[in-house]
Amino acid sequence: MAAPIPKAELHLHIEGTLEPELAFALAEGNGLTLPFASQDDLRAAYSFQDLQSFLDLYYALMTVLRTEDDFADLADAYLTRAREQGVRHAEIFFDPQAHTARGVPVGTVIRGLARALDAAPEKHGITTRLIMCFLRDHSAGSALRTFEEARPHLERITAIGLDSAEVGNPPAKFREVFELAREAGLKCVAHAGEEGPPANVWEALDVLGVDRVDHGVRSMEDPKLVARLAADQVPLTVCPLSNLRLRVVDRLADHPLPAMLDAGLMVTVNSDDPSYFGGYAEDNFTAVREALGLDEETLRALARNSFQASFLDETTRETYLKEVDAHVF
Ligand code: HPA
Ligand SMILES: [Zn+2]
Repeated sequence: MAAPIPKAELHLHIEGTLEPELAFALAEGNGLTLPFASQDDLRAAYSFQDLQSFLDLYYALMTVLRTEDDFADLADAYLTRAREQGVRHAEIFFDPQAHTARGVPVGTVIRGLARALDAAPEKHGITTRLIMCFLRDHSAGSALRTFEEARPHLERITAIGLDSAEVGNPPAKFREVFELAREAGLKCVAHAGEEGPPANVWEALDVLGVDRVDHGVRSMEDPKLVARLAADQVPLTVCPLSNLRLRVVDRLADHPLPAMLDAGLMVTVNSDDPSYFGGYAEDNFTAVREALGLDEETLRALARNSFQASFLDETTRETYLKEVDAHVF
């Protein structure tokens, strides 16, 4: 098999990389019992109706993450798989409130993740950034308190994000914490237009001032929004296998990715929660190539976009872009 094309992963929830094998090992190490008899039993629960049915399992399973070592092990396991899939740079989301709500301090989470990420250039040949996400189905006050708890660790954080249940929790609810983050010199991203309407994408752009939109696929329902996203070349971190598993699309062949590319949008392809959605970065590239008939130059353009849309410094970005251009399929 040819080597996978070099790429950046820009939409990846580290808690969504928790594979059943590691979940059971961490449960045992922490003296916890999972409500599943076996790894196969757990995998059988990976059949989702929508975003919420996935989130219920996602939050339940991540309770096995307790110690700094657990977070380091989780990130190291992801980086090992990512490298096999051609990932050269990963901008990694984590959900601090999902851990602090269980009594795990934010410092434990960040120190554990940072330990694995610091070793990644040498150990895995991958550069990384960390993106701290707020849970939009929690209050704006909770996001503000979490931001203040994380303040001593902000040198480890590149950006803030917004995730969890989109419908009923529009971006504007979080205006204040996004203002604080920008004042602190952080970049801003937000999930919008996954299950929620195009109005959420407008709000993410105009109220939160995001640098990228995560998902954004429902933007295609609003021609004015498409024109805006194209004119400003706002990056969209699209996650095809996630969209399939969470029933944002019925079949991969119906995915709007080709229409998004035709509209001149700055689209990237990512894996979201690969343990749950059936594929890591290259698996998503392969799935769209097969289902949508994308040719090699389109795949190369998607790989180029992933570095263009990243928060990398210019020198490193150029180095990676040369690797993409030199790739032989
Ligand atoms: O796909 C997602 N959407 C919203 N929140 C999430 N948290 C993890 N994955 C997701
Ligand atoms: Zn996501």
